[in-house]
Amino acid sequence: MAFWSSTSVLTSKVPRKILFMFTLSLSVTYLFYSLMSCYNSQLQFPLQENYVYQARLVTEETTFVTLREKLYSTASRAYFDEELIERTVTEQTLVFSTDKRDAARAEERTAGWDRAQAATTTSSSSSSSFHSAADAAAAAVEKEHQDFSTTDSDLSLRRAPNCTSDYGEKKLPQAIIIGVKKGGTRALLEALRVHPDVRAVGNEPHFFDRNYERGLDWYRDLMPSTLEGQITMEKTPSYFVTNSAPKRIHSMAKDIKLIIVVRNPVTRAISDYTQTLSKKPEIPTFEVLAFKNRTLGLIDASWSALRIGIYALHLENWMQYFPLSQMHFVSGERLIVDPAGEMAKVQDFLGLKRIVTDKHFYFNKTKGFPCLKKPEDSSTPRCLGKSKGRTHPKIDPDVIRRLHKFYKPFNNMFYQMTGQNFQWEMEEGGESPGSRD
Ligand SMILES: Nc1ncnc2c1ncn2[C@@H]1O[C@H](COP(=O)(O)OS(=O)(=O)O)[C@@H](OP(=O)(O)O)[C@H]1O
Repeated sequence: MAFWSSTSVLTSKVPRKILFMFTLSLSVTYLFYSLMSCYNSQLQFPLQENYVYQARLVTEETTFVTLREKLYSTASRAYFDEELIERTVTEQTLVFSTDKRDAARAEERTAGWDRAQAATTTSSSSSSSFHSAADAAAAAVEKEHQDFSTTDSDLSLRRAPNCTSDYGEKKLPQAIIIGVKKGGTRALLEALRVHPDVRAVGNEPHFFDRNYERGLDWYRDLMPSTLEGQITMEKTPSYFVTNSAPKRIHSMAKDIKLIIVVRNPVTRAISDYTQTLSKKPEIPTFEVLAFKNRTLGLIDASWSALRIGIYALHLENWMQYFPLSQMHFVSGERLIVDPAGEMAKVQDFLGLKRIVTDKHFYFNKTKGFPCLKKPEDSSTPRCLGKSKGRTHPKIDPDVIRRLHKFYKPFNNMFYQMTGQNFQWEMEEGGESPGSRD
């Protein structure tokens, strides 16, 4: 009996002890995590303020490049690396003067440039609904061509991981590079990504043309996280020629800023064809595809490579939803000869401080294009990939002349609409300014 009573005392005491130990360990764990989270939040908020302060006010003489910024740029790289080249990020604590700090932060972000691969796009194959007087001309030669365009890395199939969810918030874009295909959109986006106040998705989301039914939450989730004061961006050049895109984008954000990189439509068409040819060498020659009837001189404007270049018609569609003040046109030609000059205008349009300047570019003779300067600690070149700046096939000069003639009225219309003269007219001798063809 005594044995049983002592046993029951023991058993009632042991669970209590265990209970006590358990409670104690829980309390200690809780206390530990509370302290940690308190430490983290104290760490985060001052850094966030510091970031905004650094990026916008920039009055302090000397400051540390913050841990948050380093984390941020690491995350940004990791996001981009999902589709591109793996790269090791060396973390360093640096002390800079104010001016150097911005430049260094910007340089740190140049990592994306050399990793920007063939972001090939598919032009929208949706049949164009040509408005106005040009309707008749284009419709007269309307014919459904086989679309030889290749696809961009498709986000509907492959999603990049969210590497920055803890820092900032995913937002719908406030600015989009909507076109034009082969205009120089990748070069522009990568140069913009150098800016500390720009965060952009590396792939082309194709939300407003191919993935619209997936919904805005899907779209938002593709975006990198941003902090207050940072702009979320994406580029999908096929939007410019997608009839439904203006309405859809307008219904998402009426005040969105739209950037369009335009290039001589003849050169653009040849560039487009060159891209297709690289994937499908068996396609007919450019000269064959360009005409409905070459003897009669009837241009085939339904061929997507040519149709995309009728900028005035596509712009008319956008102008039904957006005022010109919300659009900015970048000259694809000037982006090559004076990238810093074009970047200054783009940064002004986006309301950004002019941080990306001529200090960030150099002309790479081998590539034949401007490239982003590399930071001192890296030996990686910072030029766009092989699919950007390809050698174009030689096109019959007579065909080029006829195409210039075909585009002339549309170009003039486009100059009038935008209030900008892009000087795509052919000069004596068959050369067009800024054109490589
Ligand atoms: N810095 C730099 N480096 C390389 N290439 C440059 C650069 N700036 C502009 N370009 C021109 O960009 C053209 C490709 O345009 P996109 O990037 O808009 O093409 S795509 O629509 O995303 O496929 C590409 O066209 P191609 O020359 O026909 O390859 C280039 O002429």
